[in-house]
Amino acid sequence: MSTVHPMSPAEFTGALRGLAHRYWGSHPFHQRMHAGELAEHELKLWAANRWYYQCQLPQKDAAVISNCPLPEIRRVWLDRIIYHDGAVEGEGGAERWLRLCAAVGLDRAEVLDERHVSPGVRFAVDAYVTFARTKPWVEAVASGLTEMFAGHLMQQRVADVLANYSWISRADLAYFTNRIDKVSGEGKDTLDIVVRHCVTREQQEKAVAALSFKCDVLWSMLDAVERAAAKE
Ligand SMILES: O=C(O)c1cc(C(=O)O)c2c(n1)C(=O)C(=O)c1cc(C(=O)O)[nH]c1-2
Repeated sequence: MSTVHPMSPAEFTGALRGLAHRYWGSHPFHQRMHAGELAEHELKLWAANRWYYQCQLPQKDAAVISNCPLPEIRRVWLDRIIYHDGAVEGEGGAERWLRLCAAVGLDRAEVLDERHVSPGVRFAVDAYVTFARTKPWVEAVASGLTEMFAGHLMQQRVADVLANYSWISRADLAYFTNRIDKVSGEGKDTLDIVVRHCVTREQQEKAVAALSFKCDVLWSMLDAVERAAAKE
């Protein structure tokens, strides 16, 4: 048993937010994307690789639900699965991601068969899903708190992509425009859940470590995409 006092909610929130500098917003690949410096083949590789993240998210969220004994958490978390998978075929976040893939010049088949997915991206995304399957549910929820940092980045991404890549339209970016609203509400709700359910110092530190792990997952994905793009 730790004898260290728990952090106050404000201190704990501060410790989580303090990881912002490790977020993938400052990764060189994202910076080049925002500056309009990516070549067509680099945008394609990025979209095809990130598909693997997008399509694994519902299984990650299902793992959170399967590990969670609390109906009030399961009920809200279920929303995320439906958000990505859609209530019916042809709707949802995954479909909107495929639209962006088409806009950057990828056939649907070459996205779905994952031929462009780099080993490093697969390894990182699989580690995230395994984390959610094997850790206590609140740690898996905390790992999703990168979304606290995502709203501003996605807004900037929409503006910068529209300004710099003439073949991509606002409608092609529906994935992000739709997600921006969702993420601001979800980010706050998720933070509330984590603060409410991590009450000992040990639980709080595990939550900070989970968010740190997730920053590494995202960063490693872009490292792998950057490396693959440099080889082409
Ligand atoms: O475009 C982005 O920068 C970005 C970042 C993140 C994130 O920080 O994990 C997510 C998303 N987008 C996103 O669209 C999304 O659905 C999502 C789900 C999760 C998660 O961990 O459950 N992160 C993210």
